[in-house]
Amino acid sequence: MAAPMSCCRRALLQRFRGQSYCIRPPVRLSSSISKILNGDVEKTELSVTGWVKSVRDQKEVAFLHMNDGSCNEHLQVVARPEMVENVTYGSYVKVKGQLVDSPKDGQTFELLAEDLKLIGSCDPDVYPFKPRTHHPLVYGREYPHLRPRTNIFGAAMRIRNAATMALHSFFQQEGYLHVHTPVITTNDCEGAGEVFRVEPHRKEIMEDIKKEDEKEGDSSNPHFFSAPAFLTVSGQLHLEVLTGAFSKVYTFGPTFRAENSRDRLHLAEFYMVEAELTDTHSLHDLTEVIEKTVKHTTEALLTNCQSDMKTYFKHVAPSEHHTHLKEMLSNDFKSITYTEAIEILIKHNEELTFKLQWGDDLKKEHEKFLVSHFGSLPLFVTDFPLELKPFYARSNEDGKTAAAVDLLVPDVGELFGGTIREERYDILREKINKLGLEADLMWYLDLRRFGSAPHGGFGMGFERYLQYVLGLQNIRDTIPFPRTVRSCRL
Ligand SMILES: NC(=O)C[C@H](N)C(=O)O
Repeated sequence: MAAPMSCCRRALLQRFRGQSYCIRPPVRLSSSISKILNGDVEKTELSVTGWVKSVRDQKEVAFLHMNDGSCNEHLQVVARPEMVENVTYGSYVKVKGQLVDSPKDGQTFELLAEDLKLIGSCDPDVYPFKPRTHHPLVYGREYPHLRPRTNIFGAAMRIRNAATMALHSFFQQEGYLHVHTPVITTNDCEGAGEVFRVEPHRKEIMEDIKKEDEKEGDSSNPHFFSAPAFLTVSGQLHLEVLTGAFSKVYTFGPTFRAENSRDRLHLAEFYMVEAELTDTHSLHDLTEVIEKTVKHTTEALLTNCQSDMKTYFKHVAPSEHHTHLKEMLSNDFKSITYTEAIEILIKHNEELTFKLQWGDDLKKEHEKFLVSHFGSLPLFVTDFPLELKPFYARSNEDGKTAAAVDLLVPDVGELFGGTIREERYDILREKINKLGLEADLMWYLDLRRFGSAPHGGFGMGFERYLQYVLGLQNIRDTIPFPRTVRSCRL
């Protein structure tokens, strides 16, 4: 082993090299609890930091459970009673000690504390969460700044992370190029007018811009971007541009909808996975990818997040949820046309609050009815009336329906929406003309003028997917900071 270098020698060396650099302190990072409990850390002296989940102070010995967010399980620390004197539920501690095999059933290792530092104290009388208590999820939502420390929300966030990785790995494996579509856009892709407007907040910024414009002769434009701009409602149109060069693309980013929906299924800001692919011949090309996406991601969660998923099966989801997911994985998704769906719904009119006829949009109630009618497994509904779908959807040969598909799942309803895009220039142009959008969508028509490739795509609301796999009633429990009508906390 080389002898340690003295300070003078180090300084000399620095001067000699004619440069000054900082000497890094030795690595002081603590071991993560998930690595420790997995057996990935040597059984030696180590230091661990985390939040206290319980303290049990007995006469001779104290037991403390700590968690650092890396996994669902807590690390048991065995300490001398005087070490935990002011340590309470919720406080943040650093423990140095010896990692040993645990004699207790159900836990692999424990830490024999040699030193325990209370770093961040926590007054249990005013801390809104209590140890060993299943707080209702709605209660947790009242404390968005502290909710991440609860076991149940911690599990949701790790599952959300794993689902993100699984989706990326699926599309990468299938040869899709990941692209970032813009958050700010001048399009309202869905044409529903549910957009949030983007303009600078400070008036002075626009005044300065206009002064600059004046030098060039025209200062009449009132918009920062020269045109009204919005937060994106879908990355689809940009993906269509990119699929015209890369064949298979996907994006996974924030999406915004200014809808007045206060129910358990809508967020004003949500994440959407959207994919676009060329060489599509029918809706089957889309449904195949959609089904694989759901199955690949769910399988990954059941394999890689067993303990966190179990928490949801045990405390949150309906009783048969785990069995349902396994059944979903081993069955092909069924598919019916919109027309067949309407026929079924009309037959069961008496059981429905909202009666409907051909041409009407399906409401949540209808989606739920159809899913349970087909065995409570995911169900594709295809070929919706043209009028119900935006301009970009391809018209079917019958002249009445569009090549569009929704995937409905139990309890949540619509999880995916997709269409084969209208690639025929003349038909598309006529639709765009009717909407008076020709000037705005010249570029979109160009995609059909120059090397038009038949293509299609779909989008999946990520939080709805999490709601579905976790068996969660309310979408607000799938995202750290939910934004909904009348609520944008933190
Ligand atoms: N990319 C997609 O097909 C999703 C579709 N634009 C939607 O927002 O429903």
